Amino acid sequence: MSAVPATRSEEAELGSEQAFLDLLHAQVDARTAELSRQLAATLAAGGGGTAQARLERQADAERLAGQLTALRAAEQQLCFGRLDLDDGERRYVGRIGVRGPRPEDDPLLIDWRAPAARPFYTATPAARQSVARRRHLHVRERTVVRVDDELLDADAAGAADTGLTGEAALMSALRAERTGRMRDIVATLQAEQDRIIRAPHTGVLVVQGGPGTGKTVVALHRAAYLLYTAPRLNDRGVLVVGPNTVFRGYISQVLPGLGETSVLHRAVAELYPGVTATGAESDAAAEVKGRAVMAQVLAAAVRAHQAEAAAPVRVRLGGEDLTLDHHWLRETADAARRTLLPHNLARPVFCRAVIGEVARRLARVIADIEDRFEDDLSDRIDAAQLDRAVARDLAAVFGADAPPVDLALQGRQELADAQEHWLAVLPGDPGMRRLLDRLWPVLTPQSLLTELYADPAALAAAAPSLTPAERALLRRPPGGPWTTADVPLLDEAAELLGFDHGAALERSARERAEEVAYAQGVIDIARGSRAGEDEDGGEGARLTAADLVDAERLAAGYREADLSTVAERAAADRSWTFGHVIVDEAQELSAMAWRLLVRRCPSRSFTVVGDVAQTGEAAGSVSWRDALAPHFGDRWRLERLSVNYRTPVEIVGAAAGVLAAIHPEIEAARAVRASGEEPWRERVPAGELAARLAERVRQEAAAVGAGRLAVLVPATDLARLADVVRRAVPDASWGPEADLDRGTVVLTPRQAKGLEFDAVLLVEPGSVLESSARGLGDLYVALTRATRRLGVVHTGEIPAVLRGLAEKPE
Ligand SMILES: Nc1ncnc2c1ncn2[C@@H]1O[C@H](COP(=O)(O)OP(=O)(O)OP(=O)(O)O)[C@@H](O)[C@H]1O
Repeated sequence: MSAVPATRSEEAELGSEQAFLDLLHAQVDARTAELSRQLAATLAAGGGGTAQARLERQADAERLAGQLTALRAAEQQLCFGRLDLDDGERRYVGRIGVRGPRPEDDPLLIDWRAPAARPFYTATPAARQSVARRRHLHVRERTVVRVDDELLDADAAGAADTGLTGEAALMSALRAERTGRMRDIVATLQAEQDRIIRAPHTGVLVVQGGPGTGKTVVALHRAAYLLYTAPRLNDRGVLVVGPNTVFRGYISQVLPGLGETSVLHRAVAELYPGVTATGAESDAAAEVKGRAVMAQVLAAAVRAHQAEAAAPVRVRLGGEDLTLDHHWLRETADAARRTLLPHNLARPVFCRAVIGEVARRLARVIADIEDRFEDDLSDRIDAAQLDRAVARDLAAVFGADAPPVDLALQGRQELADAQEHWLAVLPGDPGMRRLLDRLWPVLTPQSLLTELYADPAALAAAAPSLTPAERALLRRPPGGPWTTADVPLLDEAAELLGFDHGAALERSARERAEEVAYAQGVIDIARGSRAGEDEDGGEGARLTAADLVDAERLAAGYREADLSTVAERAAADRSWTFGHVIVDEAQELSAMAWRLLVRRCPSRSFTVVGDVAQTGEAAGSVSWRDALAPHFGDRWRLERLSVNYRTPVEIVGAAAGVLAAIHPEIEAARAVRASGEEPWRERVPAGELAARLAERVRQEAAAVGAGRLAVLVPATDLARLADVVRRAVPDASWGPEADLDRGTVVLTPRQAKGLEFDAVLLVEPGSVLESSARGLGDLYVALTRATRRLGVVHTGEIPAVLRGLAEKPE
């Protein structure tokens, strides 16, 4: 491939591309105005008409709001590429498809996901796919500022092939300063990435790749591609799971930027609606909680609440002392379990059986009393004489049809009536309720886990396969915050227990609050749409949702036309099942977390991305086969990414020793560029660490300018070192909710997982290494976060794996 001098003057090229871009924006603006008018009219129609009409309006409003969102998202970099084909055809590629002014016109702009756009990413001099020229348009706001051309001609075929598509545009994207937020890469996707993005959505696709190979960004573009090509996925949505909330914030703008709203981003800690896990715990405890055996432990813990009486149960009901046989209770519990219903839903089955038994017993008691009474009477009255008297009376009334005198039958009827009476009364009887709550209590996932963690005897009974030391790791007094490793256990428990009323109530409260907020959002969309309309705008341009209806009226319309996105609906609903799930940093997931995710997508349509060399969590895995086999068998496909776009060769070299120590057989991804800046290490006396670190932080912060600096420190020293950094750079942010918009952040290597910065200062690598069994993985993550500069500050001996790092020059 060769960079070409423009055939016409560059100015003329820019001029003609500008004219085309203006035409595109005019089309998009007109469409936006039209859609907002339609949306306003639909919502203004309110909730009247038949149920069918309301449903149709709801579907219309949802569709229009979605289209408006996509149009607004395409505002930046609407068009970024052009293909000139051998036959003279010219194809423009952009973020969305744009039609010509008349229906019969060819499309003006092709959506990057359409098959016709594919050669833009995959044509090479060796396999041109009829492409003569590929052009990248660099656009700022609505202005074309530069074009980069590649000719895929015979000369180019002979030149050294870098294997990169649109190299100039790619390098300029990679050199750009980091902003603290991941950006989309539609303009510079590479062929190996494109292949993964366009892979069919069914089944499990695993993408293994070293740091910076674009796994995350590719997975997100794949979500956008799947939603475009399989629109029915929009109904169920796509779940994107990442390792922590900082990471979620880091990637959260990519898909909305691509116009996709049917995507829910969640950290593992947030996957159980209604709970945000903020608690910390040891790696060892998290590892035990993540083991697959915990599913059996929880099942046993639930079972322990199902009439597991070891002795007969005595109870006073209906004024009587009753004894319920424990064998009978167990059999009754077995029968309730045989329904295969979860605990809370099987409870009524059990309760009905117990109430029935108690009612029978109480009725029997009455019958017994009556029997005794009759026996008593019979001592004093002649029964035969009584029968004859009754028969005479009956014959006087019924004549020949008189029923026989049958006192036994009369007794059975009384028994049935008494039983009926008790069946009606007992369910409301406080004593009965107490008994049932004792024998088969209603449980919430939270109550089950809290009790299990707090009660050593219950834990020992439920988890006989764990050692006493492992069980001790799970011990916790009630009341503390939930941890990330608790989340899959809460979810498993919810599955065993059945419908979770708490979450449902919370959901409806949240939804009510969101209605007004959403309606306001619709108005904002409509208002925003006016920004691009022509100055002299006609009737259509002036008529928007905001003009027609106010927020409250829209809220009423919204209540009718549920416009919440699929993602919002899915977020509050544990039982929601997604059309596709993307798991990032998947090597960190425990077996229990995998179980949770499979429940969220029973069709097992997954994209799993990660790097088994970066595993930090003790519960994580170092082999895809081991991690996936229990959930997917061997029904998964592996793809690899081999080019490192983030870290320059210098930093790849610095991390090579660590990678070799983790996985000698894994080859480091090939870096596409050099930064010209050598990574360094500096040993400082322990007493001078604070002063020297502050000095280095100031220097690096100055070196990155408007870019981003991360100071990565051992978890054990986070607070103290964050303090040191904040003395040097007062607005530096730190902690689990660190604000990536700030120029400097202080994080642990685990918190930095998946993120990237212009420069990284790693402090005390020895402690990072020692503080966990997976310390090498943490160290590797820390070393591979920087796009330009890396420095290591340490007080003790440098770990052997880092000896190759050069000493900082004076
Ligand atoms: N084709 C591309 N064009 C432009 N930038 C790219 C391209 N591919 C990857 N990048 C950039 O490279 C960086 C690394 O990508 P990403 O974070 O997805 O890598 P990763 O493989 O997930 O890394 P890690 O395993 O370290 O989390 C990002 O800034 C991303 O935008």
